[in-house]
Amino acid sequence: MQVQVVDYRADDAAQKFVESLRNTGFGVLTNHPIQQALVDKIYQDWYTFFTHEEKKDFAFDPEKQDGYFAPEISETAKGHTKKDIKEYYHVYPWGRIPEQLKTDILNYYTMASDLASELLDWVEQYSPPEVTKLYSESLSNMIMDTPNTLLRILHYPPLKGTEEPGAIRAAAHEDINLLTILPAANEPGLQVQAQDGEWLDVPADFGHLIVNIGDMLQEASQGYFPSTSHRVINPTGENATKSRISLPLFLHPRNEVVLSEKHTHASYLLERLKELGVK
Ligand SMILES: O=C(O)CCC(=O)C(=O)O
Ligand SMILES: [Fe+2]
Repeated sequence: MQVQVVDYRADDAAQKFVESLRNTGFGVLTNHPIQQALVDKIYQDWYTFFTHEEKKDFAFDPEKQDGYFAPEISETAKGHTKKDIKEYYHVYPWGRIPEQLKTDILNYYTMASDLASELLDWVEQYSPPEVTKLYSESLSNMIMDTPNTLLRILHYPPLKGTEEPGAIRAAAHEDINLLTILPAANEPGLQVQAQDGEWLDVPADFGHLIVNIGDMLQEASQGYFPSTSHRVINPTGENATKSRISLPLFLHPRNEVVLSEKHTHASYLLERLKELGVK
């Protein structure tokens, strides 16, 4: 198992990329259209936001799920008992966003959503016919004009040494949504689990864009595309004193989109959020 690093501009990019998603649940792109300068600016500006008390004015709305999730209430991954060591902010274009951060983050949201739509077309193009026929509509159509796609800005604070034993930055989990895209974070730590159980570092050099399959695409493809377990491990040595910022965009279909015989988007999401303890 090897997560492939694929040049977005290569002639065989779509095929190579989808092959990697199929084999590992992950694919990594270089030379993609998202500007690194914008990503860096977002990392810096949101880091500043997380260091200020103002964040508490944006405490998340349990109904709508937009806003700031403090470390005390942040997720406990499915099947785990310890909370992740992280805080985060959920951006939706219709939701609350600190005024000074609005322009860049919405700009990023649009650019990343557009790229994601193209990547869903790649996935569809290289799905075998018996899998394509399972899709209730084209994959990129499922996210067209959706209000549900979520941009999460994550801050993993420096470790203090007082963390609960066994707690890590992000415990092993699978993503709930269709597809996730995230630029390489400013610090390492992201790992994916291979079929033999081994944990492998996801290639995350400066400028890489990481893409992974979520449970909803696994559900819609009846398992052809695997939603693989991943985690963010704790830094050691000097790196323990550093914050880590990351920026996953979770692509979610419109509420009424049919994923499978059992589930629409809305019914699936509700089930999973209850398991996470945030609903
Ligand atoms: O921070 C990262 O690199 C990954 C975060 C993640 O997997 C998640 O929030 O679902
Ligand atoms: Fe994840």
